[in-house]
Amino acid sequence: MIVFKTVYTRVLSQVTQRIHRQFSCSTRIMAVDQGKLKYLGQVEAQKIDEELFTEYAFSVDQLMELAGYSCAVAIAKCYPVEKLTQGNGAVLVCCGPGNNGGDGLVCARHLKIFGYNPTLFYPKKPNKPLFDNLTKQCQGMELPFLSEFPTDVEVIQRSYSLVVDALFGFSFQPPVRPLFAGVIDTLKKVETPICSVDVPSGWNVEEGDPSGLQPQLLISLTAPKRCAKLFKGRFHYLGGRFVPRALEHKYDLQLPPYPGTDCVVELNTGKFLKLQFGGIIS
Ligand SMILES: NC(=O)C1=CN([C@@H]2O[C@H](COP(=O)(O)OP(=O)(O)OC[C@H]3O[C@@H](n4cnc5c(N)ncnc54)[C@H](O)[C@@H]3O)[C@@H](O)[C@H]2O)[C@H](O)CC1
Ligand SMILES: [K+]
Repeated sequence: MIVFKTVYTRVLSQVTQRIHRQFSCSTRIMAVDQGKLKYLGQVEAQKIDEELFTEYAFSVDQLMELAGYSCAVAIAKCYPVEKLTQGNGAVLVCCGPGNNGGDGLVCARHLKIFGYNPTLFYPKKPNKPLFDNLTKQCQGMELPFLSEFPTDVEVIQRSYSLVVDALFGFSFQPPVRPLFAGVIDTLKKVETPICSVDVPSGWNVEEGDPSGLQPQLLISLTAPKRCAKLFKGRFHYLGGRFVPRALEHKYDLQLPPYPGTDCVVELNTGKFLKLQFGGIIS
């Protein structure tokens, strides 16, 4: 029995490595088991964020660029532009009033560079140079901004292949206030796949929201938040590959290894591939 198990494991391992070599871009094979990962509470996520700025001297612009870039890369892996049918790769990017919204602006800019056709909805820009600049960069790259959110679900479904949800991240405190409540209610009804940045907007960061938005792709940044345990979509990616080792150890984040030079890693939702070699396939 032991011999059989060893041979079986070895053969399976060789097959996996072979598939991996042949399809080095295959994200499914690169998925890692989420079992050991730490899921952050709201305060802990904010503390880590704060420490990156104070102890490690990063600027918000730097981390936002990396965060937004990783979101665009994860989107491109899951929804290659040539496969999108609506509006020539049209993507509606909805940005909120905080840094999650900033990630959305960066993501939109990179999606444009990757050949997508993003349109922004950004109704509440903070009066700070960072957000002024991000907005100007998008305008300079001819990304249109909607003055009003389309309330007609059909219009969204017909016009866009994807929706990026960058409304609220780890600082959100439910319930959603009026300006954004209508937007989230509409997004709950659309069938267009939704890609949520860091946290599905409107969800309690720790407890989620079973009747809330149900994204198809979630890109957790730095480390997944506790609500990500309740994510039921197709793709879960981790991005924001900027955490120093010491900080990772201090908070016992147990981050998975990122493949090669990639800025994102797919986390195994357990629904598609259940191969376990000490938890990690890389
Ligand atoms: N270390 C990292 O992982 C980094 C992550 N980044 C991204 O930043 C967000 C967190 O940003 P923060 O500005 O702290 O908060 P939010 O964007 O989540 O939202 C704050 C914003 O929302 C308003 N607000 C809060 N609750 C409500 C409500 N119920 N109704 C309406 N409005 C609400 C609040 O007033 C603020 O204006 C993180 O998730 C990542 O996406 C960084 O980009 C880089 C580092
Ligand atoms: K979000």
